[in-house]
Amino acid sequence: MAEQEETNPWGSKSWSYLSTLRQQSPLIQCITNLVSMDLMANTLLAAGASPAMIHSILEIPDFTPHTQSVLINVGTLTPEWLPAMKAAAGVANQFGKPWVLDPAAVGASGFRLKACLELIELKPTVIRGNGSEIISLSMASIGSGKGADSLHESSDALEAAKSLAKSSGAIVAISGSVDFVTDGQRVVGAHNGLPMMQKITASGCAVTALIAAFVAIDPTHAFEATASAFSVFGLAGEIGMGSAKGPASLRMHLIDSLYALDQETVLHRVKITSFS
Ligand SMILES: Nc1ncnc2c1ncn2[C@@H]1O[C@H](COP(=O)(O)OP(=O)(O)O)[C@@H](O)[C@H]1O
Ligand SMILES: Cc1ncsc1CCOP(=O)(O)O
Ligand SMILES: [Mg+2]
Repeated sequence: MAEQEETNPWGSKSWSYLSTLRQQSPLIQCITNLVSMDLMANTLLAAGASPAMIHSILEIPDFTPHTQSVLINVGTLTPEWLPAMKAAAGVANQFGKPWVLDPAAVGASGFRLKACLELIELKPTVIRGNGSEIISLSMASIGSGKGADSLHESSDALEAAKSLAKSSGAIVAISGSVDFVTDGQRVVGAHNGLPMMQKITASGCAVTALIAAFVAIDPTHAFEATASAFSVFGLAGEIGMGSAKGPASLRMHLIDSLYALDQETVLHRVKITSFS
């Protein structure tokens, strides 16, 4: 697959998403796993969004209509949570709000796979997983990952992602050394980030939430919003690593760097290329 370098229109696009996010501070409802809640909420706050970890089915009719987007992550799924996830996706659809699915550890069990396939029937705007998760979803089969971690490179999942995008109508995003985004036809890769980010639990969950926030800014351009969110998060990691000693301090410095990202840095250091 040939890679085409672009002179960086993505830098200004990414800055536009981030600066608008800071101005508008959209409300993002997160129905997410128990591991990720803290990092996810702090990532969204540092980026400028307003997170709310509200997941009771009793609250969805009142609350979800007031959100700008919804994030659904199945990382610690139980049968009790699934109806709330489906209800929130349904309300988001009813009110014309985007919603984003993170199929965390989808290959772990038939229960989780079936739940994710049912959620995909409810038309997520974006699906973001690691390589193994996207392969599991696309093949509708379990066993391809290692719990929440990937056994695949993101590039291994590219054809699976295209196929999933075509069958679901969602933008499909694969995280990894290169973060790929596809609508089934177009493919771009975001190159920012560093391997140490895999050593922070819920970093994948956090970037999916950032995608939900960027998509809230411009729901009609979910492809561009997704690629931009990947790059901005990766760039915050790169800058944070300059002050970090390991995963724990990287977690802290990544959040600080996301909060402090300025226009010049985003314009010059975002690296997104087209693959065709
Ligand atoms: N090898 C790598 N090089 C650079 N960045 C990476 C690498 N692996 C993962 N990342 C980044 O780490 C974050 C989490 O991705 P990943 O570990 O693939 O998700 P998950 O936690 O869902 O498995 C993403 O922002 C991704 O870009
Ligand atoms: C460790 C773990 N177990 C179930 S969900 C979860 C968090 C995984 O988060 P991420 O996939 O973003 O690292
Ligand atoms: Mg991870």
